[in-house]
Amino acid sequence: MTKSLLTDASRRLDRALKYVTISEDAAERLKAPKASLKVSIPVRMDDGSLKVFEGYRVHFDDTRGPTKGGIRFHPQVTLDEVQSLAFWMTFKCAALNIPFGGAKGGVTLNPKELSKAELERLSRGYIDAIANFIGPDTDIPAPDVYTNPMIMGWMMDQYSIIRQQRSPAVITGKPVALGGSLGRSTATGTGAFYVLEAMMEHLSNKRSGKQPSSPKTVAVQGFGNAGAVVARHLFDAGYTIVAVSDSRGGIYTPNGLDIPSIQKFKADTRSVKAVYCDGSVCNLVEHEVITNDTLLSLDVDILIPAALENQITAANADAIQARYIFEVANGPISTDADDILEAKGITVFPDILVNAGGVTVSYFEWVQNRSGLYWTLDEVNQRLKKQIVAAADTIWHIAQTHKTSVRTAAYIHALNSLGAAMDARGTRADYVSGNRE
Ligand SMILES: NC(=O)C1=CN([C@@H]2O[C@H](COP(=O)(O)OP(=O)(O)OC[C@H]3O[C@@H](n4cnc5c(N)ncnc54)[C@H](OP(=O)(O)O)[C@@H]3O)[C@@H](O)[C@H]2O)C=CC1
Ligand SMILES: O=C(O)CCC(=O)C(=O)O
Repeated sequence: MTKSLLTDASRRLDRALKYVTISEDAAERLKAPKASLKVSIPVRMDDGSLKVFEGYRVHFDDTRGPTKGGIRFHPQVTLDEVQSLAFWMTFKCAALNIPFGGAKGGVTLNPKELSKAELERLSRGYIDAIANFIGPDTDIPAPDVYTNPMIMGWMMDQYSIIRQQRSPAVITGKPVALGGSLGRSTATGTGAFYVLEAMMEHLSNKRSGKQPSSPKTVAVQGFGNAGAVVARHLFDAGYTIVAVSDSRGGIYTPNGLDIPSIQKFKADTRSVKAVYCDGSVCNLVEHEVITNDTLLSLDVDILIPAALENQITAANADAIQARYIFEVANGPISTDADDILEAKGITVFPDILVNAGGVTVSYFEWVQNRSGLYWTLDEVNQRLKKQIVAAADTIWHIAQTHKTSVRTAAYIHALNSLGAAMDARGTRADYVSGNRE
């Protein structure tokens, strides 16, 4: 039987609980989602037929504020996956000191098989189904895998129609023309780059003169909103990106790929695998076509999984050769694999810190929508850098003080904040529904 993703995710919590003094009641409440909604979404297809899609929205915990988290459109979406993603959002917002709880949503489908009109009907139908479960003060969705600003725009519009009131703050990651924040579309990759640079500085301060110089070679799995942007930042900063991939496989060259050309090629052809490339249009250097499995096990300094969960498990962890892994995807490494990687001396920088740039700028978007004052791109990026580097520094110091993995340190940091909020509100353990005096 395959292990539940949420059960595995909770093991990270158990490890961190040993280092914090939060009440048993508070810890118990963090083991299961507060509410899970499952909906059916009927959609009229272009050929006149009706298809019913399954969707979910999960609120994991709202102690620290309204719940927050993206919406995923993907064929592998399940309730267990959405609950795990909502669990991670709870700890991510706490680790970044963002005044939100954790949520996530998803619809089980392959959006690449729908026309634009079908996708719009599906997106509006999903909002019809979850409208009473979301709101600017209760639960605020955003984009995730295979959703984008256009879809967020349709969703915001549908919610505003239902409420008969313009409601930009109900959803973030909107097009800028509809109140979206400058910098949100690149925030996840940009935030990951800020964390990586901060951690490289900590590592180099720790290194003695005899140890190898700064890491330079990088492999990136997933070339979407998150992966392509972090690859581009690293390329611009002088790192050698030896491999990238998408759902159809990857490309590799020890000399380093030209990331701007690949971004262009990917936009034109939807693939990073350039089978044909006219030199005047696209300057790809000679490369080898590789599988995603091969990419993960390349001998590189830095590996960046930026696609889906469970890419590195007990089945392939032994084959991983990277020195450092930065989790831009949510949940790309299982807990068993964590232990194998640690024993091999590989340092993992966890998702709830590394990919938190997205939700940080989503928070900024919500603040801008509510205040009606809009910030420049520079202001957004400066605030993002300040907030995410502060979290990275704190987490690094916790890891050094307690001699834990960076992941456990991130959970300790988040738990301190969650525990304080829960204790301040009261755990409500003695209140049982229907049992009022
Ligand atoms: N968007 C955001 O703001 C945030 C995203 N994240 C996380 O980052 C990860 C990526 O999300 P995002 O970039 O937004 O999503 P996108 O939809 O923009 O891109 C996903 C990328 O992953 C690739 N991919 C899909 N399946 C596989 C696979 N089996 N093997 C290799 N590559 C695959 C896709 O390939 P193809 O292009 O061929 O379809 C695409 O390049 C997710 O884990 C997400 O939860 C985390 C925080 C915020
Ligand atoms: O931007 C947001 O609100 C959420 C982003 C997200 O889904 C994530 O961080 O995994």
